[in-house]
Amino acid sequence: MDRNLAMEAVRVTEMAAIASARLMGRGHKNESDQAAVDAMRRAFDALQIQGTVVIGEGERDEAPMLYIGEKVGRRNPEDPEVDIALDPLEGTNLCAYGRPGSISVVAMAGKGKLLNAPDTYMEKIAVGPRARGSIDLRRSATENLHAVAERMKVYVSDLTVVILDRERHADLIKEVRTAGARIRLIDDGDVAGGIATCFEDTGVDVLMGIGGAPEGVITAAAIRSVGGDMQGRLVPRNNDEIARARRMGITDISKIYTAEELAGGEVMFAASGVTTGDFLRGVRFFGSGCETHSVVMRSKTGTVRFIQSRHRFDTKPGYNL
Ligand SMILES: O=P(O)(O)OC[C@H]1O[C@](O)(COP(=O)(O)O)[C@@H](O)[C@@H]1O
Repeated sequence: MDRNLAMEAVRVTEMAAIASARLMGRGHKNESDQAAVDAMRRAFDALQIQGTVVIGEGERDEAPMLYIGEKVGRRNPEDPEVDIALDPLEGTNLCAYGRPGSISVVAMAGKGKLLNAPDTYMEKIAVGPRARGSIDLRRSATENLHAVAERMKVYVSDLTVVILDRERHADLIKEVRTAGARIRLIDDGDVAGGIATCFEDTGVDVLMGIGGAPEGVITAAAIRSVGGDMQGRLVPRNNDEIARARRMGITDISKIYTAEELAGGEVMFAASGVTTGDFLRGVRFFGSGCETHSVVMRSKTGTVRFIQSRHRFDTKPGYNL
């Protein structure tokens, strides 16, 4: 995958972040999400790729734009063919209520390298590069925390675990507390929670718990780009979801996926902050323009670039959404 592509892809997340951040705090999650989708879809037209959305806004009949299977990009014959996992606004409620941690994300990989994850839940465990190789979803949370602590050469009580604040996690939270680790409960946004494990200055070491499966693939793409580690296992809620997973080619529903199986080969990842979070600042508007903060990463080199961009509304009226 061309190295410049990563730098181009960030324009797509910047546009989506600006559009949704405009509507921050209005209390309408669908409105912010739609703004992000529209802006991202438009921005894709300028990207020199022949892209296919693999993880997107839903099935074709549910989502008019950025649906699974939609072809995006400039699509000239010389443009590379890539599969895309995207979420124009990850953490729609966070943006709608002005809470921290909503981001706009795009991941790209070679054809067939991203898992066609159905829209169901996934149990996840993710860690940064220092704990790589120490996690195993077949083990209990306690065993995993001890293995992670040992690999990182710290005490379990030094670890901070990010968990979505959900009723379904009551037992997990109890177990992590008993094991002695610290917990950061988040309202939404386990993609950002998972990525945070890869940046030491966030103070986050482990992501645990059940969140969206499509979000799991996006998280894996990010984590692979920086050399962290992740595992995921589908948790369908009912027979319909099992049937949907089978239709999407998944035969073993209880399989534990490695990060490589979720997002394989050479992977590229870009994200822009919508509201300020652990590793990205949110969009700031100043009348004549705005500033975005983004991260771009590629698995091939492991290079992580933080990009602070100033956008002018007078020269680029398209940004002034
Ligand atoms: O809210 P649920 O059903 O627990 O689902 C958890 C999923 O929802 C999110 O918190 C937010 O998803 P949206 O951006 O689609 O609202 C994800 O980060 C997470 O994977």
